[in-house]
Amino acid sequence: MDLFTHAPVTPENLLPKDGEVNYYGPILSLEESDNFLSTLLKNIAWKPDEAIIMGKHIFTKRLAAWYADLPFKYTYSKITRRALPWTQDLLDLKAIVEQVSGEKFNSCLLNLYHDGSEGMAWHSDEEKDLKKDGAIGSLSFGAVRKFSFKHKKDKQTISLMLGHGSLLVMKGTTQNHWVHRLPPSKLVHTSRVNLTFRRIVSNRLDAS
Ligand SMILES: O=C(O)CCC(=O)C(=O)O
Ligand SMILES: [Fe+2]
Repeated sequence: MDLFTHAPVTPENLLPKDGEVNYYGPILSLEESDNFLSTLLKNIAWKPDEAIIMGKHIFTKRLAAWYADLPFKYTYSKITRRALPWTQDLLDLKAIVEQVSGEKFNSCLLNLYHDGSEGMAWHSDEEKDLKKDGAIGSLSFGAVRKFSFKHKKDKQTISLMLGHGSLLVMKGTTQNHWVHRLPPSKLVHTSRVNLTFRRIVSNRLDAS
């Protein structure tokens, strides 16, 4: 057996400082990626995302969903959500992402962007319910979209394209020092589904 074939290889860090972001590129075949895209579109309990912004209750065109090991509560943008139990697709994808990244996850936030008019504004994923400095595994299906990081202090920006069936891992102090976004694009006319596998801290779990 060729020892090197199975050696885990972590791609180089895309960030020049203050965190670690690794882009693995496609980790599934085109056929597997196409199949996951169509079953996720069908089987996930997609709903508009909600936020309270300056006292106003906002609903997004982008759809979202939240799955986890237990019916955890998870709060962001002042809205508390309750996780749904894993689907078989999500368990299969979680196992693949865990194997490739060498990390463990207990939850997944999904987003569906119908076309390039929908995106996600600058933010970092450091809500109090998330494990501090925990890894986030971001798996993308469908339309290829640009994804950007911006340093919170010096505003240095790093961008890359996230392909169909690709994995991006953010870890270490990335969320402390960088914000990220999915910019809108007039050039994209097809849907994209993104899954961010995360780790919710167990002593903050509330399954009641
Ligand atoms: O759609 C993406 O690639 C990123 C989504 C994201 O940043 C998030 O869910 O926190
Ligand atoms: Fe994010």
